[in-house]
Parts: sequence; structure tokens; C-alpha cells
Amino acid sequence: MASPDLIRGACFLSSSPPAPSPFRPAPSPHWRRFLSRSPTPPPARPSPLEMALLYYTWGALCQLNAKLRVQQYQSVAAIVFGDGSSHSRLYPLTKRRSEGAIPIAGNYRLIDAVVSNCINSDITKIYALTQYNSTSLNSHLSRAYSGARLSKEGFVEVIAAYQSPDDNGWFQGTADAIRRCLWVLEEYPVVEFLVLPGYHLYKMDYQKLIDAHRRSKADITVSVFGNKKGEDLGFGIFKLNGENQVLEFRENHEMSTRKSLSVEENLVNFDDNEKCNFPSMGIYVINRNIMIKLLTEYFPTANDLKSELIPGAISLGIKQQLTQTSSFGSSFHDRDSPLYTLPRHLPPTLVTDAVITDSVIGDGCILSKCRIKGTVVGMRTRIGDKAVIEDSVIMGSDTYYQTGISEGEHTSIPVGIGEGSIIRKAIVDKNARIGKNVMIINKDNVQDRNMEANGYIISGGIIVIIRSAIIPDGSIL
Ligand SMILES: Nc1ncnc2c1ncn2[C@@H]1O[C@H](COP(=O)(O)OP(=O)(O)O[C@H]2O[C@H](CO)[C@@H](O)[C@H](O)[C@H]2O)[C@@H](O)[C@H]1O
Repeated sequence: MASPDLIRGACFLSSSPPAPSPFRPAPSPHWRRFLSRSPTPPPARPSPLEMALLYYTWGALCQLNAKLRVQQYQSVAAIVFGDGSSHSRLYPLTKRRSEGAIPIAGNYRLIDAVVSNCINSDITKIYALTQYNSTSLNSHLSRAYSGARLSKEGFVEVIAAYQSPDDNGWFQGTADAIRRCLWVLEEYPVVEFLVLPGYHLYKMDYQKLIDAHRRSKADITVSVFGNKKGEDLGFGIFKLNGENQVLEFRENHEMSTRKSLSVEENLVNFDDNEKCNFPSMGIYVINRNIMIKLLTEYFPTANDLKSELIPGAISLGIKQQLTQTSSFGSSFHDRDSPLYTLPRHLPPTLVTDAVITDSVIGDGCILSKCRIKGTVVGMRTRIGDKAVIEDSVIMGSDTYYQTGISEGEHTSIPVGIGEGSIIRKAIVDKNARIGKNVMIINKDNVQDRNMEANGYIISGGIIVIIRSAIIPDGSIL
């Protein structure tokens, strides 16, 4: 059944770190150290002309290296998925936005992590395929990545689900979405597609994945967790044979439909020998010609990548390589791989007599005499006197910067946290108006309850205040 040109050599799992890329620019030279290595000490002091030549040559080499490196990875296009389903585990944060648009760490959106990974890996042709609840995601992507940070040929192109004379209705799944966008994705003659879910928070150098893919001459390379913990979280599992070739892939269908995870129920076990099972990160490198053949010739009606195309490719004998990711940090202060987002030009946060510990504060906040501990405070948040916020996430305010009540507003409670309010172990979504002396503490220790009509839900014991909700003065939740 399989076409011979689709079947390549055996692919192996390698846990050793990839060889350093020859295209990585070398550290900048230090001429003194360079000279001190000279075999005949003491070294002759170089003339100004020699120094100039040395610097010139070194600079030219670095530039050439950087250019080659960029060219190499520009032959990859990233396909980042927005969201395709109304069943999100992060509801109600996804009531009005897709998962990738959820605000994180004060100033960012979740999708910034994946897009920044691409940019930092010199992959600057980025297609974002979005569908469900995509308004704020589309708006963020198109405003944040309008070209300034990308290379000359780089772009982030948002392709929202659309209808045409040939295609009716929504994207039916990830494979269907790619198939229907092939006419755009084929615009550049790239060699590989890097497929990425847009809702993951991690830092990863995709170059290593692509280098491993190219070295092994695989048709498809999948990224798996190096430790086995992912299994417990209900991830899809790749099963390998003794030679580390992919034998089978099993997706946990429970995962995409349930709102909260329960460890026992989500265990997927292929094999008693757990060494064979590797949790999938949902990240794939697929050769462009293989992707096109799979979508148009072999499985022209398949809708889903993970449950139809990948298992289908395995059944065809298309060789798949696995690369392990054993650790991936997510420092926001890494100068070499920054996290990008929309520049908003907000004023610095104003803190007046507040006590803040172990917290992250976004831009443009006004924090009065409050106490904040173990909390993420999103941009444009206003917190009143004597408020106490602990172990919480306050997402801030969206588009406008409110310090008082404007004319025509239907409530006298301003956006932000009112004086004397206490919030513990809660998430307050954007534009929420928390009145004065409110207590959001889950006083009855409820685990799960839907109180949407009152502006909140409780999920896993955490109170989540819904976007733009109004919690009146003196409320105790
Ligand atoms: N029609 C559509 N239009 C636009 N976007 C759509 C879409 N249908 C789905 N998406 C989005 O595409 C991304 C990938 O979704 P999948 O359903 O393929 O895998 P999922 O993310 O559930 O699990 C994957 O990631 C986990 C790790 O988190 C792995 O364990 C698992 O095996 C792997 O499949 C998600 O962001 C999803 O919202």
C-alpha cells in the first residue's frame, strides 16, 4: 500500500544532546586572550591595522554564520493551531477567547510562548490557523507580530476558518484545517512544516528538533517528553519497539473533551514495559511533500492529525523519529530567547505604600496601600487601599485605563479590586469589577460549582471570576 518513496531508513530515538550547530555564531573574540595563546610569549602587540583586520574578519564571519543559520531555518514554516473546540479544560477563561489568547504573566498571552520559540529558533514563516472563539487571538497576533521583529521574509499570517465555493463550514479538525489552507501554505517552497499547538507554555529551541529530523532523514519527527510524567496527565502516547522505532500511537480521547483532569482516569497504558511508552508533546516536524501526499493522496478525507493522519502514516510504514525533551524552562528573563508580545506603551506601575512579595506585576497598574503575595497582577490593574491578594491571578484590564467611573456606566464599581477586599487562591479574569470589602476565599471549601449567573465558577476548589463580571460590595464567596 505504501509508496516506496515514502519509506525511508530506520529511525532511532536518541537521548544524547544534538551536536552543536555549525551555524551557531561563535562567542565574540577577545584579542588579548587570543594573543596570549600564541606559542612565543610574550606576544607581539598587534598594530592598529592588524587589530582592525582581525575585527573586520571576525565580524564578517559572524555575519556569514548568522545569515546561513537564518537561511537554513527559513526553509521551515510553522503551523500554529489556535483552537478548534468549545470543550476547553480552561473554561471559563475560554468563554470569550481561545486558549492561546489567555493572558499570562502580567503582560503576555499564552500563544506568545510558541511564537517567541519560533522567532528565537529563526523560524519566521508562521501560519496561525484559528477557528473557535478566535477574535482576541486573531487581533493579538496581527497586532503583536506585524513584522517588526521578524526577518525580512518573516511573517505571522493568521488564517481564520473561512468558507469558499469549494469548502463549506468549519475546519473539521487539524488535518482538515491544514488541507484547506494548503493553497496558502504552499506559497513558499519550504522543506518542512513544524506543527505546533498554540496553547502550550514552554521554552524550546526548535532548531534542535529540526536538526535531529534532518540528521535522521525521517519523514515525520515527533517530540516526546523525556520523563514519563506526561502519561499521568492523559497525553497521547507513542509506543516504540526495542530499536526505538514508532510502532503505534494512541491518543487519549478523554483529554480533549474533559474540563478537568483526573489522574487515574486518564492513564493510557500500552505496555507493561513502561520504557516503551513516551508521552507526546503534540509537536511534529513533517516533510512538506509527505504532508501533501498524506492529506491529498493517502487520507484525503481524514480530519484529524493526531487520531487519523499520524496513526495512518504509521500504518503506511512512514518512518517516524522521536526526539526527547527532558527539560524546558520558561524563564521570562532570558536575554538570548526573549518572550515577545504586543508592545503597549503603558506607563510603569505605580505602587503607593503597598507590600508586595513573590509576585509578578504587569505594566500600567495602580497599587495603593494593599498587600500582595504569590500573585500575578496583569496590566492596568487597579487595587484599592487595604486589599489583600494572595496566591491568585488577577488578569487586569483590557483596553482602557480606568481610575474612576465614567459617565453612562451601568455600575458604580470601577474595573479592578475595591478597597478592603480579600482574594485568596482565585483567578480574576479581565475587566472584572470587584467591589469594596469583598471576600473571595471559597469560604465553604466547595470543589466544583457553576455560578456563572453570579459572575463566577468554582473549579477544583479555585474560584474563577468571569471576564467583566461585577461582584458587589461586601460579597463573600
Ligand atoms: N479545527 C481546528 N481548527 C483550529 N485549531 C484546531 C482545530 N482542531 C484542533 N485545533 C487546535 O489544534 C491544537 C492541537 O489539537 P489536537 O486536538 O490535535 O491535540 P491536543 O492539543 O488535544 O493534544 C496534543 O497535545 C498533547 C500535549 O499537550 C499531546 O499529548 C497529544 O498527543 C497531542 O495530540 C490545539 O490547540 C487545538 O485547540
